[in-house]
Amino acid sequence: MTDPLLSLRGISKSYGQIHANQGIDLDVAPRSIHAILGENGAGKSTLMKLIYGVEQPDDGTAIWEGEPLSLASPAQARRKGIGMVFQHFSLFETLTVVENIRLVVKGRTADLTERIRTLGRDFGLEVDPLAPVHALSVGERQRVEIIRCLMTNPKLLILDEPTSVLPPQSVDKLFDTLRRLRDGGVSILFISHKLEEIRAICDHATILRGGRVTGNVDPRDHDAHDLACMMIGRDMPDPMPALPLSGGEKRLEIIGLDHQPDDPFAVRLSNISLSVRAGEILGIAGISGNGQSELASLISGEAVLPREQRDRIYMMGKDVGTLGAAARRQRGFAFVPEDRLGRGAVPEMSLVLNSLLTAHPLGLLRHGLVDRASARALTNECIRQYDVRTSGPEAEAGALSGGNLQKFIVGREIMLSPKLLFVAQPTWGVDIGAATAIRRRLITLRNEGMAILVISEELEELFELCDAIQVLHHGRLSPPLATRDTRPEEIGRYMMGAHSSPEKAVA
Ligand SMILES: Nc1ncnc2c1ncn2[C@@H]1O[C@H](COP(=O)(O)OP(=O)(O)OP(=O)(O)O)[C@@H](O)[C@H]1O
Repeated sequence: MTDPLLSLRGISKSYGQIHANQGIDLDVAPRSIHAILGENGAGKSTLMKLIYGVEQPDDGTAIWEGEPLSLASPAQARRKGIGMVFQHFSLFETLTVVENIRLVVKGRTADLTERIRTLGRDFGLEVDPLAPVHALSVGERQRVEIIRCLMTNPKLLILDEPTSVLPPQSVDKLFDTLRRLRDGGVSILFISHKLEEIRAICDHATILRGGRVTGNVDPRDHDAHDLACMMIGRDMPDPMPALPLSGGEKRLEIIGLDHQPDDPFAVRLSNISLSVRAGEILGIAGISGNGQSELASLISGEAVLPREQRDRIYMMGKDVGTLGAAARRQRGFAFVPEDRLGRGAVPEMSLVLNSLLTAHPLGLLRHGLVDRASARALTNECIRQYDVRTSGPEAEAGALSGGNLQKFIVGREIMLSPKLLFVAQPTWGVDIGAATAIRRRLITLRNEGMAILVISEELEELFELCDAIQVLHHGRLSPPLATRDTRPEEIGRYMMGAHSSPEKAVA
């Protein structure tokens, strides 16, 4: 066998009582695409941070190209030829794309701008180099992270869930890119919860469970179900059947909404109409950056309509377009935003305090003071019901693994028992076992009469969950398509900008 590019032996890392990595051995071969598989909290991101020098191991050794490797910082890792794209973004929001890239890649702004455009075109990672990062959607930000990393010409590229917010077409392009990089001599460490993707692109897979290596396999020799069982150490739950539509009352209605946000880089919304009834799940499909975040802020109440725009957004039969988020929540609305750190949760605060942020109306305040015992009980219940792996309710939200924080936020909002629940990217970064559990839960709630609106870039997820799907493209919404009569390719056509053939539209 050829010598490995990177060899780890006996790597361990603990955070207080939590043993995130324990005695990890890992060999990454040259020219290989190597998957790291594991449930939420298994220790994947921690291991990658150790390799990239963000964190230092408590124990163990690393060999890089035959020489001992000790990394004190990401800058040192980059000098050795190790690049990483993070699950959580590391971009400065107030700078433009090219300004962010200049912080890491040397060169004149004009040359870098041109290289960003060329790389974007070649690899399906298009993004405007001059746009400020705060105006970009989550998907676009991820593209910037990947481009920035490719521009440092790494020998080992670490990708922590790179495809979680990419549309199917871009995933194919990204995979072509990764194969080309591999054939050109780059090794890639690839973390993903999408087992079919791992089977499609990876030549090795290392499985982690509870911070230890539990297996090394060739993923092409196993089907996705096998891999999932190895990861979670037990069999998978079955999906939940949806009952036929109940045709309840309209809990959300948007009528001919036109909106031009103040931000010049934001997407203008044109003539948006949709409705969600009690006992129904409506899905909004589309590639991020087509108006999803603009529509989400208008529905959540983070952005409100000017006073003269009446009769555009109704919740539970009331015109709410000019009301803020809190007033909408009081009417029985709950919301899970797509970025969990920042808007979904405050990373420096404990889970108990994060519960209070939205759940305080559930009897958690007494005489204007926080009832800590009830807040703790509620948080514990959320941790239990949603299988949030954490040291306990006092853990800081920022210390949870990405998928576990997502489970916590989704759980917290569902526990409010809203009449209308709006979830953006419900299972983003959540492992396959927990994703199935969240989807089953949403379908149960729908069967019990909740109205649910889901924005997701994962078509498979929308097909599993929704009664009807509408596609957002360039700020316009397609007619609703009944999921049972629609094929994914038809949705795909709308995602690419095809126009309506309303015969399949739901009445
Ligand atoms: N800075 C930190 N402080 C305390 N605990 C941490 C910290 N970072 C990670 N952990 C804990 O270490 C364990 C492993 O987390 P890690 O992020 O490596 O998991 P993961 O496999 O990448 O999960 P996911 O798929 O959800 O991203 C988790 O229990 C997590 O809560």
